[in-house]
Amino acid sequence: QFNIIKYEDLKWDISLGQGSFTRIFKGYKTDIHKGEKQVTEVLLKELDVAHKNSWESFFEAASLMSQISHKHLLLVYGISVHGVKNIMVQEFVKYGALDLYLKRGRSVSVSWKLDVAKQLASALSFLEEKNIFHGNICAKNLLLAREGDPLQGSSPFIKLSDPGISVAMLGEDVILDRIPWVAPEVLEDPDNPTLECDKWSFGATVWEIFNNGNAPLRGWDLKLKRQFYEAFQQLPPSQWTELAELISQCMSYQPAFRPSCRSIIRQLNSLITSDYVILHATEPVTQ
Ligand SMILES: N#Cc1ccc(Nc2nc(N)cc(-n3cnc(CCO)c3)n2)cc1
Repeated sequence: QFNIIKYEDLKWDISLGQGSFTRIFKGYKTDIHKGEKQVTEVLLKELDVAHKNSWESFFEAASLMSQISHKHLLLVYGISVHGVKNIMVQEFVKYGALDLYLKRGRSVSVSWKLDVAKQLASALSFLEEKNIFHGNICAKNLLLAREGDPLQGSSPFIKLSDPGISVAMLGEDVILDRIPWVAPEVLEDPDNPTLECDKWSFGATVWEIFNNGNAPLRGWDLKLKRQFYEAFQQLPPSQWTELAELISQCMSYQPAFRPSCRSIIRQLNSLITSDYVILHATEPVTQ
């Protein structure tokens, strides 16, 4: 279900940090195209050797992304296995993870943030149509392909990354640490996630985008995080009531109460046209 890339055709460049249980590098892959050598810039995602027995789940995530194609879904070129090394070869997305981009203090406008939220909602709607569960929607897994420039009025462009190893494979502590992105019902039954779980994560991700990439419940330990769900708590609401309303609808503890993707997109569209956007063209960056 995806192509195997020869290890010899890959070249590693600088390390770019790590995801969960993976290390990422900038790299290059060489193809022979019509007798011509063609070098493509790629992102090499290596599964930690300690988790090599999760390789099926790691590649399962890759194959999910390569079976369907959508403008806001990351392109996965294929996989490569070399000894104990399991490598996913992805398109290199120019500006990297959105959470880091926002934390770097780029002051972006409210309409920039809404545009990104809408693109994520359309990716989610596409996955819903295909009845595909993602399972790891968060700002860290949104990759920025185009910055967008307010002066030229060009808008940002994001791509949703692969979900990585499924939480069910990773055990309770990892699930707890993913509070508040992981839906509460996943804690009860991690083996049967539903599409509604992705809507909860969408709510938490929109909260991140409007909080300049700062993680919600940052620094909370696993005990406190578990209590957050046990007490049916909600994230601190935005002072923009309509936005806070959308986020809390998505983060309903009752999965059935979460809005459909169509409703999410409709609500985002009405937020985009509201006068709040004009009044708050560029929020002062509050770190
Ligand atoms: N400075 C810088 C810089 C860093 C990275 C990229 N590009 C890129 N392309 C991808 N396909 C995936 C990622 N990526 C980033 N963090 C994760 C882990 C969480 O998913 C994945 N980054 C571009 C610029």
